[in-house]
Amino acid sequence: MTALDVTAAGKAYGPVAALAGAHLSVPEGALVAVLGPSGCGKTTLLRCVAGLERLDAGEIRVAGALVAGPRVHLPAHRRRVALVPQEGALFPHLSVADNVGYGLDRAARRSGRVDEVLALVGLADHHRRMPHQLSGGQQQRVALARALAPRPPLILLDEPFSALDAGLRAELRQDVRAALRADGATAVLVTHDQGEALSLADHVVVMRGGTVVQDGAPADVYAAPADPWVARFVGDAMLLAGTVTGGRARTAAGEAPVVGAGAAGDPGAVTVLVRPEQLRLTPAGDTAPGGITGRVLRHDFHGHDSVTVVGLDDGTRVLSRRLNDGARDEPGTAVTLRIEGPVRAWAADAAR
Ligand SMILES: Nc1ncnc2c1ncn2[C@@H]1O[C@H](COP(=O)(O)OP(=O)(O)OP(=O)(O)O)[C@@H](O)[C@H]1O
Repeated sequence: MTALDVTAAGKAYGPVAALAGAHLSVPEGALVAVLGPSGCGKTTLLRCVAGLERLDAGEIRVAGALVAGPRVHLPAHRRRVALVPQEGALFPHLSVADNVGYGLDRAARRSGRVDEVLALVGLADHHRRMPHQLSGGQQQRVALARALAPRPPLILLDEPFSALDAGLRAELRQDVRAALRADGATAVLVTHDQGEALSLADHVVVMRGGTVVQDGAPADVYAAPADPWVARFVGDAMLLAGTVTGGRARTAAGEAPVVGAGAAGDPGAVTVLVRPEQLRLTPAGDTAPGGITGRVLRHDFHGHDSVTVVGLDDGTRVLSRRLNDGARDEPGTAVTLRIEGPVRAWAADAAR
């Protein structure tokens, strides 16, 4: 069964179409990330699912039950959907245990469920604390425990890590994922952070302009983006002008086999996607066939990896990413580059 089905959802605020026919399907037990730039309608979608906004068109089903549709608008408290907001979800005058047990009936409170979910989020010893005695990360853990406690068919997470600093965010992400998994929960996470979406979710749903433009496993969305816009939004992307003949793309940075729609297309002008980790650099003078020469413009050290910016003879700038091996590519050094593995391509006039 699906935990959530959103069909052709529409919602306008005056002249602004925040949702313009959005579709979304979330299988039971999945963690789905809704990813998109600011203003694409993510929060509106979440608020419509939660019952905080009324749909203008389309319908929403939670665990098969119609909660929003033509002439149907179930109030939020009758939807069996839990919402974890960005911050400030806890009742300040209630202890951690009372916050978590708030929505539970007496039998459930006595069953040990509060202890169980607090243990799941790593706060087994914090029952008696008050919210102001907790760090921001701990408060978000309690908010998640409270959402999990009544075992709702669906949990919505609205950028739940955005108020935290980077180190804490990374740790909390993985703990939240583990807690959701351990409890068999189904969740939809809204984020504009592509790293967060790719590392956390089973499915990534990419939104643009109030609609869903792609839905798939993180690796598939990254490797086979629906269009150049998605390619750029999900990861670093070089979009190079090229031509395709015989299933191979030729670009200023070298040539490579083409996969996907572009592979079967007529010969002609294309836009080619090359990810920086696909561009291999070797020292200048490498005479193996297919090498393109360039000159190092910059070397950016990122700790676990580094990115070298290379200028080609025709003025094109390309990026090459590799794991750090301690070596530095000094600016001005001549290098040979090659594209490794297949690339995606779109007809140049269709590329955005
Ligand atoms: N209450 C409102 N009144 C008027 N316009 C609104 C309202 N809420 C959202 N909008 C508009 O609807 C569009 C979608 O907004 P929404 O908040 O859903 O986007 P978002 O993808 O969640 O963005 P962000 O990541 O910045 O939160 C935007 O153009 C926004 O300005």
